Amino acid sequence: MYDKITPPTTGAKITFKNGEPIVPENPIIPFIRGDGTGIDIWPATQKVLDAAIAKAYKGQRQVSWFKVYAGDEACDLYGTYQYLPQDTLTAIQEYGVAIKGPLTTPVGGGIRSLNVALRQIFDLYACVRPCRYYAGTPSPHKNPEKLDVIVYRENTEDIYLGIEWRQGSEIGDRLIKLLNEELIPATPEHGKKQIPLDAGIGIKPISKGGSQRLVRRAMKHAMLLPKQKQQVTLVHKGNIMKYTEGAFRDWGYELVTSEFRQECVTERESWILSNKEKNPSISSEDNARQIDPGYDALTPEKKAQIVKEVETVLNSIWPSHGNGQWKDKIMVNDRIADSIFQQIQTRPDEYSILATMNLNGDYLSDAAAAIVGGLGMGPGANIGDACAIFEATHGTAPKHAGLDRINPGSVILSGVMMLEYMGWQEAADLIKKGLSEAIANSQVTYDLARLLEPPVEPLKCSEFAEAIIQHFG
Ligand SMILES: NC(=O)C1=CN([C@@H]2O[C@H](COP(=O)(O)OP(=O)(O)OC[C@H]3O[C@@H](n4cnc5c(N)ncnc54)[C@H](OP(=O)(O)O)[C@@H]3O)[C@@H](O)[C@H]2O)C=CC1
Ligand SMILES: O=C(O)CCC(=O)C(=O)O
Ligand SMILES: [Mg+2]
Repeated sequence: MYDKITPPTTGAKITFKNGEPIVPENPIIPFIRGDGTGIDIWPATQKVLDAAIAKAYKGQRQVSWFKVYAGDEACDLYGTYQYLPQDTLTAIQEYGVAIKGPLTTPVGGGIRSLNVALRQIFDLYACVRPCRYYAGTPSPHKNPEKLDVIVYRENTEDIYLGIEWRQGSEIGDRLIKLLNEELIPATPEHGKKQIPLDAGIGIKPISKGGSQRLVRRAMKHAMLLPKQKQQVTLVHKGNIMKYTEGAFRDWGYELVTSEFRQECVTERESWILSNKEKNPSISSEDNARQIDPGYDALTPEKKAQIVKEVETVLNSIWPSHGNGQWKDKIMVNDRIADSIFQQIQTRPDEYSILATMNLNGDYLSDAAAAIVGGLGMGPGANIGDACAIFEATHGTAPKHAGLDRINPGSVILSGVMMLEYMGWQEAADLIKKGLSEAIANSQVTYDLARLLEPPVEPLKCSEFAEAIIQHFG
């Protein structure tokens, strides 16, 4: 079955039922060490995970780690250009849950991202990246503790599908000619637009199915959060990219108001309902005027549309959502992508789950991690219905590779997410406690040490792992 690797002789497979993992007491879990700083981070992470599991379950539970290869390490073992060997794919398919360090992707030419390939091969459609603050972490922000968001990023499509043509390539030129001469002129709304003949071309597919399954998962997650955090924000640049990003928003609202009708209220619905609650005799037109600030300048058709929206909301959900009942529902709103970047800084406590397309979520998760202390504190998970791969938000940080100085916090916290996903909450809690106390005691790696005032002597990557374990108590 395998060419160059051998699974552990003890342990059992994690299986899946209805999208949920069924975890034996001794699961076999494949891991990819990763390129660059993976060499430092993975051993530190494995040590912390094993120590927490041993302390929490006293031998009743343990992980049998299965080393599999990707990136540079895979080429060393399997040969030139063997970046993602079949052995690795077979192992992840077989064992269902895996964890990985970062993998290098060259800019411009060269191989396409192995990280993205793994998400696509295993249909890991939700990239879940929580950004929360651990007390004592230095931050460029005055109130980093106010940010507690989870970026829920669509993980399989958008421009990450990687369908693009190089400038000057034969097919790229043919595509531009076809667009310029046939398809654009046949689309009246595009007028006389033309694509420059010296352009590279990329395709950005956003599907209804892909968008809705992501939003569905985000909604199910929101239902598990404390009441005050039950909110899902659809992030998009739909004012500019109407049929991709705008459609993501529309499909999101369509999904939540059909599949989660009793559990949710949209922001606009909440305005309509509360206008009626404040003034029971308000006319539909005045209600429409209050929810749309530019109402009086709109065309008669647009005004009629908003009045109809008001009446539809009141006729359909007033009994289940009116008289303040909507305040107990999951709030679903949407924000334009550029605006959410400033909102998470200026009004961080107004947000909870941020449901995004692939590219926006990539940007936003780094930005949110920066607020709570940087990329060393940004964990993540790639989740599908029959597989999950846990990995940090950051990359290989090559300039720090092999120096035993990088912050392993994000991969350790990705391990915490994995333990929680497996239902091993006691071990997860021990690690969160250990990490919180290490940071609170200013026992931190270089990235956080340099931001502390006064600065402290940094711990090595391996020492930080030890400090976490010591603080298990
Ligand atoms: N999922 C994955 O495997 C990902 C892979 N990549 C790939 O990684 C490679 C390098 O990408 P790059 O753009 O440099 O981004 P990186 O995220 O690797 O690093 C950028 C900078 O972020 C800081 N940083 C990153 N990780 C940590 C950490 N664990 N602890 C503390 N600080 C950290 C460092 O800043 P400073 O030096 O200022 O301290 C580092 O130089 C690329 O090939 C890219 O494609 C990128 C993202 C995700
Ligand atoms: O795959 C890569 O190299 C980068 C991916 C990335 O930045 C991310 O998933 O956050
Ligand atoms: Mg990224």
